[in-house]
Amino acid sequence: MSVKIVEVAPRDGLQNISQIVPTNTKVELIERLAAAGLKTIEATSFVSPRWVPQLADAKQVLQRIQPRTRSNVCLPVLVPNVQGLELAHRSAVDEVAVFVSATEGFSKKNINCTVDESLIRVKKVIEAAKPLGIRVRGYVSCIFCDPYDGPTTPQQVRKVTQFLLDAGCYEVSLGDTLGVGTPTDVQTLYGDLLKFVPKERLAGHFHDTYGQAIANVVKSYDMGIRTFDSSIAGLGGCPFAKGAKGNLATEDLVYTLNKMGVSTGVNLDKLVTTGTWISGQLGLPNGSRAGAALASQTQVQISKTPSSVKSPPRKWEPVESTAEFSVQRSRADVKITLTRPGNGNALTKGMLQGLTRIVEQLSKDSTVFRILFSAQGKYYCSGMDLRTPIQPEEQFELLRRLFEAIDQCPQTTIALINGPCFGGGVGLAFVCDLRIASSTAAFKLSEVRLGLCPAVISKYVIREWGLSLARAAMLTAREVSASELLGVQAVQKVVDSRSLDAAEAEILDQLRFSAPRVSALCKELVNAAWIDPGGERQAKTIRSAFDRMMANGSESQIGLEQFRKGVKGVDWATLGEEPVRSKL
Ligand SMILES: CC(C)(COP(=O)([O-])OP(=O)([O-])OC[C@H]1O[C@@H](n2cnc3c(N)ncnc32)[C@H](O)[C@@H]1OP(=O)([O-])[O-])[C@@H](O)C(=O)NCCC(=O)NCCSC(=O)C[C@@](C)(O)CC(=O)[O-]
Repeated sequence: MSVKIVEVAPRDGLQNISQIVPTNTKVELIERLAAAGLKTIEATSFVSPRWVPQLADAKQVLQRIQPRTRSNVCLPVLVPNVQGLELAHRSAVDEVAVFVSATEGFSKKNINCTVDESLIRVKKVIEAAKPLGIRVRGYVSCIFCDPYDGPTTPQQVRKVTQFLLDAGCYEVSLGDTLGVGTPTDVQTLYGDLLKFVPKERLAGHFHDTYGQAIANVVKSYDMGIRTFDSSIAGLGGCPFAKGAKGNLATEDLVYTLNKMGVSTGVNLDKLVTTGTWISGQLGLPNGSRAGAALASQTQVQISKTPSSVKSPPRKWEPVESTAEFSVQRSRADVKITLTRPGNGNALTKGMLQGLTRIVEQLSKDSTVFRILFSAQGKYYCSGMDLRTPIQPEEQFELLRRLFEAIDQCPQTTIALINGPCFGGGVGLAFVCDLRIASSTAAFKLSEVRLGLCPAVISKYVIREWGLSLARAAMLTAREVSASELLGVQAVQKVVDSRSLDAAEAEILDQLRFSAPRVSALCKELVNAAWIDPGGERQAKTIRSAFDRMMANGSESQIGLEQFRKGVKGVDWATLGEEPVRSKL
């Protein structure tokens, strides 16, 4: 007794969430799913990026999948038309999926044509695929109900299913797009279809909106169906039932089939780890009941006394390096270092552009929890490069964009201030969330002496220093010491210059126990309190932060559960990795 599972998360799952997932995360997801034993993984789709921007990197995803995975696993892609098929062929794809709706309303809204027109379009794809040796799988949506037309009849489903099979699809997957069907509906539909279509050529694609997906699988299995589509962590969803559960979760499917004694070839432990990992990457609740329950039994790396536990020495891996700055990464932390010490690390146009690009990229990377800004040499940063002037309008825009990018990024940002800062360099230190300063650090808003004023950076300097100190420092251009700012908590720690590396390791050790997503919420709360104290925006931000922190599957569930077990700290960067037992 065995069942074939078609994993659809990398395509169906990721196209239905609003965020754009980094290509490497998509590739890692596919590799992890393959390592868990899934043999068919719908990898992506060649649809217009205007329709589905989430999957615009289809070619790159396929390119980056390991050759071994490509030869061992079937990686179909979805194509809407012959153009998509050609792109898929150029990426050496050997199976594609085409889709039609059983119903008119959904067909018109979803693909802007009637059912009959969609069948003609799909037939062209199937015919074009044949000489290329590409197998074609068909999807039929709205098998039980259409969001516009209401209930679907078995005859409507039979018509399109038979058409797809006659045209050359080797299998048709029947999709309950709204997730409204029950085992009784399955009985009626399959009861009709199986009179005309061999059971081996049908697959079930159930959504879990009303919690019926597993029941429908079991019913279909009893009626002879042996192929089911599912999505890790239940990723994806029904766009017509906001907030409802989406695809049937692969973990739930495998859990049920295991208990029925039906083999799937899938390792449930690895699947659960992958589900936890991808939910964490996307910042979404884990949509698998079985996955969430099994994950909570897994020991995460916990320390009984977190603050006293040092992580092993950090290894910073190079990511990017220019003549003016470098970027390194160590696990969930990224460090950007200014490398222009000969010029006091003065900010050039290239630096402003480069740093903005990197921070904007990192902002979208949910695997990065902290961003550090450090510098080489005697000075931290001597502000705008005064030797190579930039046109005022361009300078304003470049400065504004960099500072906004740093200010708005969800990660915790830390300035490691090795020495004196001037003008824009002061801004670079104080736009960050936290500051560790060497005792040689000092801060001079020198602009007024040059006939300038600290316009762009004033927003951040005033916020962190307070009005009176900022006004005095701007008007006099006097040097403000690190210890003075320590006094107003605008600097968190001042250390001997030789101890800056140790202080960096210490703060990163401390922050690894701060949950990353709620850290981002903390930043939103502080920002709202600053922008609109007591106002509507602050009230809305508080409400929204509260809801997000309490949402099902949020970090609070893990944190509170561990607390109740008597554990005092979760190392959030290790969640989703292979479990590591604490030595304490
Ligand atoms: C930094 C010290 C104290 C070092 O003083 P020092 O240790 O005596 O060394 P130095 O003065 O010989 O400087 C070493 C090298 O760094 C260069 N250098 C150093 N800083 C810069 C700079 N910003 N732009 C271009 N070059 C700079 C300097 O020109 C020299 O180059 P070299 O002569 O060896 O080829 C001194 O050079 C100095 O006072 N520099 C000016 C610092 C300053 O006033 N910065 C404010 C810039 S305005 C700004 O940032 C505007 C902004 C962003 O706030 C506007 C806004 O917010 O809207």
